[in-house]
Amino acid sequence: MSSLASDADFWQAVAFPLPYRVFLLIGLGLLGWATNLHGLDALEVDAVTALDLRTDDSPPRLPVTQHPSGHSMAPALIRSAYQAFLGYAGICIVSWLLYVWSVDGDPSRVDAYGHIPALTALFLLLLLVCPYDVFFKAERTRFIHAIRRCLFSSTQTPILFSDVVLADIGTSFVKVFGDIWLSLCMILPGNTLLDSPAQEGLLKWVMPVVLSFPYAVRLRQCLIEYNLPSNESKKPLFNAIKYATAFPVIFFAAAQGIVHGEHHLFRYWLLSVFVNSAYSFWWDITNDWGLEALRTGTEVDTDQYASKLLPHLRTPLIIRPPFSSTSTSASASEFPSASGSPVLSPSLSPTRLSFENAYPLEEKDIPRSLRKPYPWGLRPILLYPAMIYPLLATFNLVLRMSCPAENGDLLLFFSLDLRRLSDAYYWPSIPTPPWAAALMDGCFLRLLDYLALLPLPSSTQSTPTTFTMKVLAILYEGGEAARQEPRLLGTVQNKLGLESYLKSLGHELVDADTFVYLLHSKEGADSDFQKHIVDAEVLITTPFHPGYLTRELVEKAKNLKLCITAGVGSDHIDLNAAVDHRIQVLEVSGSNVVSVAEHVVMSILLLVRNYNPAHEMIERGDWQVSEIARNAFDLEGKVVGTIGAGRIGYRVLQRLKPFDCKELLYYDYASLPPAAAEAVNARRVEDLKDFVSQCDVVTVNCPLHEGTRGLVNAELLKHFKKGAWLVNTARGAICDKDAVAEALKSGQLNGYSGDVWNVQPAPKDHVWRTVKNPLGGGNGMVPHYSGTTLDAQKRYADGARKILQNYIEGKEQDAQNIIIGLGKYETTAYGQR
Ligand SMILES: NC(=O)c1ccc[n+]([C@@H]2O[C@H](COP(=O)([O-])OP(=O)(O)OC[C@H]3O[C@@H](n4cnc5c(N)ncnc54)[C@H](O)[C@@H]3O)[C@@H](O)[C@H]2O)c1
Repeated sequence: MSSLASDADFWQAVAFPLPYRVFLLIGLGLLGWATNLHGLDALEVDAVTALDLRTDDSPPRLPVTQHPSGHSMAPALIRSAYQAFLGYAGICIVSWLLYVWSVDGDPSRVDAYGHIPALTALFLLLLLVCPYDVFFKAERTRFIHAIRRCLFSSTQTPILFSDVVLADIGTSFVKVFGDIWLSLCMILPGNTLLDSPAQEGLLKWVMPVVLSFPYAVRLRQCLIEYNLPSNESKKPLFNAIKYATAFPVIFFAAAQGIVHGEHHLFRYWLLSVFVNSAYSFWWDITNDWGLEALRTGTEVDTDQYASKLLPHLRTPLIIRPPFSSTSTSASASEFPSASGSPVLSPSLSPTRLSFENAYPLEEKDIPRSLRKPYPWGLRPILLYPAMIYPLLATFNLVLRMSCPAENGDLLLFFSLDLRRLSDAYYWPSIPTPPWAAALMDGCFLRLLDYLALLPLPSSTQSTPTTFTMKVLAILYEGGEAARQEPRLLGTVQNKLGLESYLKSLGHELVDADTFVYLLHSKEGADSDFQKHIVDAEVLITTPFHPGYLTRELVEKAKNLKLCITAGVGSDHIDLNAAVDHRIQVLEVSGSNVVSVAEHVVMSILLLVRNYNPAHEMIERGDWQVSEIARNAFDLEGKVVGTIGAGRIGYRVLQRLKPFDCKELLYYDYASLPPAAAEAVNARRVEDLKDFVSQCDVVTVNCPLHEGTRGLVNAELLKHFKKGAWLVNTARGAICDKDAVAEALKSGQLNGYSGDVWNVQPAPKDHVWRTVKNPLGGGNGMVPHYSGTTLDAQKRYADGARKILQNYIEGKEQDAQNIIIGLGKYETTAYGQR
């Protein structure tokens, strides 16, 4: 029955059959993961960020890197990794003890109790995919996400660093995949746990396919990297060839099982092993280890070294020298590394310099993960004596030549795995002897090498290689309309068109569990907005479905650096709180001003001409012209005035000019340039009461701030001409809700129209929805949409993306978009200060 070679093998198969050996290797992998995270943290390497290990929705056990408290998240993550290992080990050990106790050393009972490891495997698998919040849900979810990304990522999307590492770990565990397949076969009825089942017919090819799978995943990643339009390097192609050379080794080995006796296939296999091993060895030494940069001690030419190893690490934010507001150049001595040894900063790009000049930076303005001169705490130089490296190279050569891709010998597999574990996990946490440390240093360079391999979304100098910030976007649910009309960009469905941009950075806009959130639940303590604002770095909102960022929330948002208003009007942000907390606020100035100006002119006309009651009459089936005409007028000959003569106010005046109004007036603390005022023939009135008392029509076009909140109140309305019309498309809270309703009801106002409300969405019973003048007309209210026509949406979505992009790339922002710079107002539109 058994072809087992020795008694030792036989008793191993009885007491420790293959499924348990697989459990053991997976457990070692988990432990290696935990210890390596631990070691990286001890060395101040920010693995949490580098490997994208954040689980933003997770409980405090595993929060994001940039915790609001400013503390590193690594300890929590490391604890979770150890705990997950202990939990896993506990399950496996209990299962194994039960198995050993049941079998009691009797080979004839082995298969009778084969269901114990089988059920254990099933239980572990169900635990991995369990949707309930038990057993490290956040970590499990992220792991599954990462696997999904590894297997199904788009060919247009740059590969994440973490996915490269995960897939590479897959190639280290290739034998484990094979053993999983064998274990599956062994526990099937008719087979035995004591021996590998015979693989007949097509089944013979399953094993090589399984073994090839991890190589195929890495090969695909390399080809994606190579084919990205932004890639200019041949390196991903050469790396792809390395993985491709593994397939002949695996398949020739499998083919030998089919033929009998001496066969020339053996020679092909040997050749493929040599090619695979030699090529992998060459690759390790020249690329993964970066040994061409090897120098000793003081002879290290850091300039040359940096240009070789850090060519792609040029995210301006990442390589920003620490906390310098004035730096124009950098030398090796200026920026001490985490370890205190000198490192140099790559030369600074002009865009970055101008950004820093525009926004002098202080330490707290820079995300913690980016405050070090090199990303994630990594060092750019070899730290061990040069003589270590030839030894390492020899060691690598021996292992490479003795462990071709398909090698099935368990002992060699273990040594291979040790090498691969050290290779893939970079550092152990325990103090290591010098040779081991040197080995790790080689691996450490490999990490740098990985970083250099990361594809850039575009070929520009300042394109980032990492994007670790959390962006919170509050958009509204667009329903069926948004699904049918992709130009409805301000909706959750169409995501402000940000998706393709963020994908080009390797990130997805999703509702949960990654860097970027899209939300529509925005009110109340339980809202997603309140939950996620605590660690967001960027907040994107629109005025149409505003996320109200109060001072209280600003104080909770410890990581917030930038608020982007996709549109015009940032009053939903507590701007003074933003100043106090050095949060920048930018909007897409001018993006929808024409849209609003057109709406204002339309609203003036429909009120003055008594349009809405006329249309309602027609819908009702009535026809009584006198009912309408008694309150219908011409705009010609009327006095029209705007409160606020900025971009919108001025465009309203321009559009009104051909109507031959009696006079166009404006009230604004900033006077129009004489030529501009003359062009529209507008006269400035400096006193507000005086101004409204002269107007037949008043239109409000100023921002909402402490100087304009409730500006049009009962007192001011008394000074309006009796029967004047009021149009407000600026902000609902500029007009006192009840005072306006009363004025309309009483006839002091003949009409009120606009699209903005003091709370949005407006409650169903909001008085402005239904209030009428004494003649049953005069209401032109609509939902907030004047500035969100499809044309406007395109402009403000493009503008919002540009602001985000500038921020990520460290480029200068368009000055006209900046409402709040670092710690101060950059515009006078939000009140005189
Ligand atoms: N309904 C919509 O869809 C929509 C769309 C865009 C903008 N808006 C609103 O319109 C406002 C104006 O937009 P804009 O692009 O013309 O802005 P803008 O900055 O170009 O102009 C605002 C003008 O208001 C003036 N102003 C400020 N406070 C004032 C006060 N107390 N009294 C008189 N004038 C004052 C400023 O001096 C400035 O000239 C925005 O802040 C926003 O609230 C609404």
